[in-house]
Amino acid sequence: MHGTVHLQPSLFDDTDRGGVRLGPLDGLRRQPLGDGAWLDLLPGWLHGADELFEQLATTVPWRAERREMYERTVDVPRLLASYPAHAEPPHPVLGLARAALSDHYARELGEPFRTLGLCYYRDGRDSVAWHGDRIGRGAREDTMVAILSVGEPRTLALRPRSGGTTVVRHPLGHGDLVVMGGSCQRTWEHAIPKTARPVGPRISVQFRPHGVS
Ligand SMILES: O=C(O)CCC(=O)C(=O)O
Ligand SMILES: [Fe+2]
Repeated sequence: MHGTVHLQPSLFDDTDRGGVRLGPLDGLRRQPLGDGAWLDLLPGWLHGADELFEQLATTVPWRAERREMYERTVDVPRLLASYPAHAEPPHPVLGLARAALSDHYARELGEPFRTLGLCYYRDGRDSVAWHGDRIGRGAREDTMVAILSVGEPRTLALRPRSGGTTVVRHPLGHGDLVVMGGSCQRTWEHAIPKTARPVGPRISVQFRPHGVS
């Protein structure tokens, strides 16, 4: 009898979220990149990633942006959405993910993850060019940016800002988690390169502390 009572909440939780749920974070593995930068990787952290992809694709108010570049206005090659710290995330599991990441990295990061940024790569022509998340504190301080990926895998590429030919590549999709940490935003650059391969759509969710963008 007791057992049945105790099981109820988690059963309800699973039905409520339609089987979209997070696994434990203890499988995270760290890859040192050099220059004080590192990556933490956990393939398949989120279960039910296809369902979350569908829900985000259809319910998030996606923005198509245009930017000035070399005296021309060009389309930003991906769709965007952002949720400041006080905004309700677009799916409850993303609030749980932010809480779990904040808890896991509390000592090392010293502050919680707060904002959510979402990118929607519709096909292989969508991309993000080489950059660091250096508009805010990431340009001066060690910090972390955690990224949860759903939909079809796309390659996250990283290279040192100091130059050379090193490129680190990780295909990310279907519920994979990557955390860029240490000096990664100021000593390394990252990109989602365009690809001529036929690829399905991918959505990434970035979790950042206050003042990092
Ligand atoms: O989609 C990704 O995984 C990376 C996105 C990114 O680097 C950014 O939005 O700053
Ligand atoms: Fe970035």
